[in-house]
Amino acid sequence: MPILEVDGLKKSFGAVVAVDGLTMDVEAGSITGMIGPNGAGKSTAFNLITGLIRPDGGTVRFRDTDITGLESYEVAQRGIGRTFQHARIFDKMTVQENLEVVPSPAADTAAEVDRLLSLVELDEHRNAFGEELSGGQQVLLGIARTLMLQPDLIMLDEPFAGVNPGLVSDIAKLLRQLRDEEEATVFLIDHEIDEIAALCDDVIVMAEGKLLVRGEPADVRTDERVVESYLGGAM
Ligand SMILES: Nc1ncnc2c1ncn2[C@@H]1O[C@H](COP(=O)(O)OP(=O)(O)OP(=O)(O)O)[C@@H](O)[C@H]1O
Repeated sequence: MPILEVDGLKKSFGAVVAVDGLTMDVEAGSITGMIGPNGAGKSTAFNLITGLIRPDGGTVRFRDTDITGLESYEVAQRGIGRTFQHARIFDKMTVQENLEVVPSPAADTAAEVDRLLSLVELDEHRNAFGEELSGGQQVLLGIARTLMLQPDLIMLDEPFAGVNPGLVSDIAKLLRQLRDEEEATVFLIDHEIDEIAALCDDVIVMAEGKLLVRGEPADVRTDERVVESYLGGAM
């Protein structure tokens, strides 16, 4: 059953058509990856789904409810959390404070902070300032901040970008835990087809603002149209 359904989504910036009739869905309980060449419209699609920008056309449905054009805080309240390409954390606050300032619906906020610090394995760093963390640890903190909102769908924009290989596997492990133990659905943008193939149940390939190919990683990797995009060196 899809948790997220996008139909005919469109967005132009002046003469640039960034998203050009995107139709796709994300299966509940999956880890779904979105890949595509630079400028394919991936981040714009994320921004449209999460209410950062308004579409020119098309619809977004979340858990069978139309959420097209809602403000981003309303989208978050409905249960969609997201992270950004550059982790949005407070440099001058401690790791713990970074979580405490998120308006969480959890009944016991302090307990939820402890639980999430342990989940992302940052409990030892709880008193460190945001700016003292490595890039990968900042990504984990950004994910934990999003999890404070208790989303059913978590959308991550390039969570592995600039992260060292050790932490890449920690982040991948965390995303699997969210799917397997917290019944969350994970939808992420990535550039690395190998990374995405190892992690995802479903892969959506975007090109020129549209869905090019969608399927299981093994099928997508060998799809001629995808191979062509890669040989083009664009991804
Ligand atoms: N705010 C904006 N103003 C003008 N043009 C924009 C804006 N945002 C995106 N674009 C353009 O829309 C197109 C799609 O960009 P987008 O960032 O969504 O692609 P992407 O697939 O996420 O690329 P990347 O992998 O490089 O992040 C690009 O041509 C980009 O320059």
